[in-house]
Formats: sequence, structure tokens, C-alpha cells
Amino acid sequence: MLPSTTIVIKIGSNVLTQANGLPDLHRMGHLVDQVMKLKAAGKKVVLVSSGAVAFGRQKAFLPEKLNPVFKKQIWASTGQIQLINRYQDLFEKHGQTIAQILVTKEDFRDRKHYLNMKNCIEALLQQDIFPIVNENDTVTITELMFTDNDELAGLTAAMINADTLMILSNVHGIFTGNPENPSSQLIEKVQVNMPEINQYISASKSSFGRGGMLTKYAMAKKSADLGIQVFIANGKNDGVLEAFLDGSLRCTWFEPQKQKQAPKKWLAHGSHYYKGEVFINDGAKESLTSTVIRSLLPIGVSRVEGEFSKGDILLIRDEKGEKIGLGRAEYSSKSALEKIGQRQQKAIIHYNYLYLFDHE
Ligand SMILES: Nc1ncnc2c1ncn2[C@@H]1O[C@H](COP(=O)(O)OP(=O)(O)O)[C@@H](O)[C@H]1O
Ligand SMILES: N[C@@H](CCC(=O)OP(=O)(O)O)C(=O)O
Repeated sequence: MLPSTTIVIKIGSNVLTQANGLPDLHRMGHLVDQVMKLKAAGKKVVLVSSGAVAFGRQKAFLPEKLNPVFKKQIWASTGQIQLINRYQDLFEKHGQTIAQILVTKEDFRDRKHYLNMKNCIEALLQQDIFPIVNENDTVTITELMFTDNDELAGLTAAMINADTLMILSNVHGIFTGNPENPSSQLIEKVQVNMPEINQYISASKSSFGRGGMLTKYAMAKKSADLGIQVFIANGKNDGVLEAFLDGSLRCTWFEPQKQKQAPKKWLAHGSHYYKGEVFINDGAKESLTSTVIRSLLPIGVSRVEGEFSKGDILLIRDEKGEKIGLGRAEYSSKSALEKIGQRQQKAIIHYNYLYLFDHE
């Protein structure tokens, strides 16, 4: 475990609900008390909290046959008010003002939205207002949805340059088998060059969760690659955050690699958010993957696909179609089409906004 100053804490739906599905206000209160202890210890904290759908489900009784998308929208829109009101009551007891931030995947795709979000969270933290983030579930349907809030928490941690991501679920971490099986053991440490441990993870999830342990693992690995240490721990355990503070936390810890620069962190999460594709020739591939720092020039581009604007994320492929990396477009697709193959043109992707895959 490494020192931490800025922490994103993700709380799963199951942590905030009882087995019968009713909100667990006692647990919520206990977590808020502990978050305040982290703040008192000088940590900057941002919360990514699930629970809108779970809270809404308890209040809005809907016909069984209603379209599942409408159900989710109704539960999320009614439940988010309850969720945030509960937080407000609980934080108010500590004299702490809170802010609600509801976001969509689109906000991470568009660099302007991304920077607006980042600046807003940073301004809130500076003013000592506590940000609570959730997905805007009423507008994010099917392909617009985050896989789950674990993905949103990973993106948020990268966005605000957090050094620590704490994922609170209803298990102590990743086990070598079903966590309910007494022979399964907790994997305490995940290090960079360790073999994949996803073989141990089953697709099963807790009753109110969306993504399951597989997305937690994928997001934790990605965040660790970007230099963020990740803890997966049991938010249902009393004193979980105090144990984090005193170093006695029982959890799965992901060792971080060296911190990446901020624009590269934005791009690293862009695999699902790119707007267009650029295909590069062998010479450009060699140049980009060499040890010398280089931008991608139009002369190295053989074709572009998709409609994109300046500032959008592009996926870079080689001539065989293999994925090489991601970058921020310096041209719109219209200008790029005019410039490809030409010499002495400004880079289509500047090095500062280029992220190359390690082994994809
Ligand atoms: N190898 C494993 N170790 C730990 N949990 C696992 C494993 N395989 C599957 N799981 C399941 O993942 C669940 C946690 O994911 P999820 O239900 O999405 O929680 P949350 O609501 O906190 O996001 C656990 O309750 C457990 O049932
Ligand atoms: N935005 C949804 C959260 C969905 C989700 O990812 O849930 P979980 O897997 O419990 O973190 C809600 O507030 O209900």
C-alpha cells in the first residue's frame, strides 16, 4: 500500500441496500462518518455512488410487464433524489455541504465536456464541497451506458488525477473461487507482471449489482496501469475506511505502475469512446513504436474512417487492421481526408495526445 492524498471511493448498490432490498441507512451513515474521518486526515475524497435504481425500486412500484428500459429510467430518476437526499442529511450532521454530479459516457468522449467536468470537481474540492458522482441513468440507455459504476469510478479517478481508487463492494476483494466457498482464498496483492487472475472470477453478481467482479478487475487493472493504486474491499464491513487509514485493511490491492500524464490518462480509457479510425502505413508504425518521441503526420496515414471533429478520440490501426493506440484528432475528418499522404502538414495526432497500447 502506498501513501494517498486524492481518493475516489466507489460504493456499490449492494453496500447501500439490505438483503430485502430496502436502503441500509445505518450502513450509509457509517460510511459517511468514515469518509469524514478520511477528510479530517487531510485526504481529498470524491464519491462515486450507485444506489439510485435500488432506492427507486423500493418506492415506485411498477407493472411487471413494463418495458425494462422504462423501469430503469423511472427507478433511477425517482431513486436518485432519495439517494442524494439521504447523503445530504448524513453529511449535514457533519456540517459538510455536498454536490451532485450526474454524468454520461458522452461526457468522457468529448474533451471539452471532460475538462468542464474535471474543472468542476476540482473547484468543488477546493471549496471544500463534497462531490458525489453517479451515472445519469435516465438518458444513458444501451450503448450510451457505462458498463457499470466501476467503469465510471475508474474514469473519474483518472480524470481528477487521483492516486487511489477504493472500490467498496459486498466482498473483501477477489477470491480464488466463489467467495462463499470456505476453500476460496482472498488474493491480497495483484502486481504488474502477474498472470491474469480473471480465470477465478465468475460472471455471478450480487443481487443489485450491474457489472460484477469481472468489470471491477478490468477497471482496477487499467487504473493500476495508469499509476493509480486500487483497493477492492468490503463496504459492508464496519470500519472499512478506518482500516484503510491505519493500514490494516483486508482487501485486494492492485500495485500501481508509474503515473501517466493527464491527457494520456484521458486517452487510455478511450477504447470505447473513439469517434473515428486512422490506418497508418508501416513506416509510421515503426516511427510511432520506436523509442523516440514522435507525432503522427498525415504522410504516414493511408486512410481514415468515420466522421470526427478536431479534439475527438481516434483509434489508430496498422495496415493489417491491428489496433496500435489512441490519439486526439488535430483535424476534423473532412480536413484529414484532404491531408492524408501529404508531406509538410501539421501532425494529425500530436505526441502529447498519443497513447500506444502495450499488448493489444
Ligand atoms: N472470484 C471472485 N471473487 C470475489 N467476488 C466474485 C468472484 N467471482 C464473482 N464474484 C461476485 O462479484 C460480486 C461483486 O460484484 P457486484 O455484484 O457487481 O457488486 P457491486 O454492487 O458492489 O458493484 C460478488 O458479490 C460476487 O458474487
Ligand atoms: N447508476 C446505477 C448504478 C449501477 C451500477 O453500476 O451498480 P453497481 O454494480 O452496484 O455499482 C444506480 O445508481 O443505480
